[in-house]
Amino acid sequence: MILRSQSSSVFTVSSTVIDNHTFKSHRRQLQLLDYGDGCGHGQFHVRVSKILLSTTAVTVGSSGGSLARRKSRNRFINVRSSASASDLSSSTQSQQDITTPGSGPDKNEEAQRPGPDLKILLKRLWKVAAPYWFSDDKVQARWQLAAVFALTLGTTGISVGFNFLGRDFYNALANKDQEQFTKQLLYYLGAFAGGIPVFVLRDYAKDMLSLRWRSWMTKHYMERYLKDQSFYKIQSQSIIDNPDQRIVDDLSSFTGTALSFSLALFNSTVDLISFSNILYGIYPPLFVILLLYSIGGTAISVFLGKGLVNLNFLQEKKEADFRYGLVRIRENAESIAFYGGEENEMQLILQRFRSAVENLTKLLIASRNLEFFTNGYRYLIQILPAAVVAPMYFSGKIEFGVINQSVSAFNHILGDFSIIVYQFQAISAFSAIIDRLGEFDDLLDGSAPKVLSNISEEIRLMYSHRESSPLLESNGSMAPDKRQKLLEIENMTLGAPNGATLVRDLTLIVKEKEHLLVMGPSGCGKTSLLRVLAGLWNVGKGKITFYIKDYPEQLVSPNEGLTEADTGEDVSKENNRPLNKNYQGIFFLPQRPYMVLGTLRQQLLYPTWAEGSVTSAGHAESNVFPSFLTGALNINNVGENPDKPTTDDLIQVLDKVGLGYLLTRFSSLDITCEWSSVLSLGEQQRIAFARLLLSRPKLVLLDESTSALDEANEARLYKLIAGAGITYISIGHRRTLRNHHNSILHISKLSDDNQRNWNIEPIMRDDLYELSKQ
Ligand SMILES: Nc1ncnc2c1ncn2[C@@H]1O[C@H](COP(=O)(O)OP(=O)(O)OP(=O)(O)O)[C@@H](O)[C@H]1O
Repeated sequence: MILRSQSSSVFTVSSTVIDNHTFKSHRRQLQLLDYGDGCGHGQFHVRVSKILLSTTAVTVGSSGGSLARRKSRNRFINVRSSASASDLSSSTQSQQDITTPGSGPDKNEEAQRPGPDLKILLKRLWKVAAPYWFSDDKVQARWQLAAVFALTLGTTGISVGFNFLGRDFYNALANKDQEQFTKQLLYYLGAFAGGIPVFVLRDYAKDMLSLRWRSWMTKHYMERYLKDQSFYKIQSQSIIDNPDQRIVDDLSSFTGTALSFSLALFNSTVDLISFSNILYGIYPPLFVILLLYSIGGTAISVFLGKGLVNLNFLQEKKEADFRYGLVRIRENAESIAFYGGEENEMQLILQRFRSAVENLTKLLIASRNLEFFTNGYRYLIQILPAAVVAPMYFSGKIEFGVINQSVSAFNHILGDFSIIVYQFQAISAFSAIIDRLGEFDDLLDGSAPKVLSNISEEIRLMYSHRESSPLLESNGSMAPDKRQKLLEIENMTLGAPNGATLVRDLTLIVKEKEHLLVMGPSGCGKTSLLRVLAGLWNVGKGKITFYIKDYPEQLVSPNEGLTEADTGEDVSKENNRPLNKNYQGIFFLPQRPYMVLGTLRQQLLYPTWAEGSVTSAGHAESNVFPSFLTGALNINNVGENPDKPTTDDLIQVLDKVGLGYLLTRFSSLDITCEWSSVLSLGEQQRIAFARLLLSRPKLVLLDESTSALDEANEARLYKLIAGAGITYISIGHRRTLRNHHNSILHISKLSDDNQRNWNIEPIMRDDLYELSKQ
């Protein structure tokens, strides 16, 4: 809030300042105090940080200087908070070693970005802000908002009261009326005691509402970000920069600033009505001059500051890029240390930091230019009310206290009319946030111009019930050719996102226990084949059908199209992966082992079951979280599977994959470590097989999942999954893999002759069928 003193004696409290929030949103609750004598002697700003800077008043200076420093501090805080937020970023970025979105060459970025359009900005503001107020939490939200507005109204009433108190106080002083003076002094003290709690409660209620709003929005954005692999598409196609920063920082700033700004507007309106009466009553022409002055000032400041929105947008991006660079050093510490790449890293990170500093420099220059005007605007007129009203005092028409009252009312009205001039920098920063969130929102809704998939023809991915039980031979064994179909690929031509064809016209069927090995030179498209099977890519044409019967019926929504046999629906159009794939009996093990942030138990349960999620009793009991934050995100129904493995199951599976010693080493399943650092790559690959054995899918697709293991361990793991009745399709280069598979799909580099570039060859080994039967 701003505590504004007009004259050394009259103490009034005015509207919440918008950029105050920017400080708070970074968890450094700074308070902006704005003292001024209101008589043309200049105003002074004193900033006090309640938390970070609790022991010292940081900046005391004239308004012009302090405004510039405020901006600079604001930016500085952004940079510092970037580093502190790295934990959050790291969880979203995981360990993927892929290009940073938006981290490409950013020369002339300013020129490339179209300037903000007010209509689009307002549309985006509504689109981003409105959903919460119509959500399940709307009743609570609207009540809290009403309370905040009521308290704000109270603060304006108190301000008006102070204005009259000030008048009487000065009249008593001028009249040398000691009795009246003492009385007014006591009134003053009483008014302080009664008024201050209202201001404190208003700020508290506002901050609590802002937190609630932010919590809801964070969940809302997270759900859409993690749904339908949007996070993957955004990252792999570099569609927008730094989604993590938008969720963490921008949402926090948005909710706080939107509330502060609405309150400031409301407060200004009420303030304007209250003080206009006072000033108009004293001298009407003064009011008219003030009105014209404010309109002119607003128009000039909009003209001078129009470049600031763009610069603020870029500043957000550049600081997030810088932070992401540091997160990547932490995530890839060992690789960098092995390479001895410190010097290169230093250069790369410094380049990002320089880019942020360069932009900030431009931002500061633009702010400085604007502030030349803003400060001139602010001070030029300070002397006017006293100068205009003084002759009336000299002629005895008004009392001395009225001069003071008119100065106070004048400053209030000036502040109210000049909200755009005074807050232009904060408004431009807010506009940049609206722009960034709106862009993100459009993308998650699929209404962005850069849609996540813009290919006219795509590979159709379908899920179907399995056919009825296969026929048994007379001896009770299954005839190989009568086995259940699990996967069918029909005339599929697979392309990379850049349009290059990788595999042409592939047709194959994988039946139960017919383990398929996919081989081919590096870069021919083996992993891409898995990507398309997982629904991550759909570039190309053709059809893929998974025949899976054993998913829990209750988890299948009629619209989610899993029952193609019944409905003939193609799920790929609406939802590539309607449910967690594990429930469909399909499991993918990626090339890079992935360790989640958490305990050993969580590693093993991932991704089929959740452990220690927000649904856990500890959190649910607490009243601190709004009810919408308790409860799983309900994206993949993780954690709802009733067959959750017990501790004994987990210990057994660790033993099976040869990791029993981890329990001795870490003493418990519930120990938390940076698992990707403390486990070897081979151990991480064995953890992945443990997950597989616990989930027991029908079909698993393995991408070089034993590449870091010795042959004995590789054989042991394949034997285990075959023994568990899991059919597998593996990608790999090693010859020993042939021992564990029935046939090989060879993919070769594509030639120009339009011929298919694959062939399937059976693996002739007498003991192979015996192995899969075990
Ligand atoms: N996101 C992407 N955008 C464009 N092209 C890509 C993308 N990802 C991979 N590619 C390209 O697609 C081709 C096939 O990649 P893929 O990962 O399938 O190869 P691979 O056969 O699995 O190779 P390896 O054996 O080396 O793992 C490569 O030329 C690769 O550069």
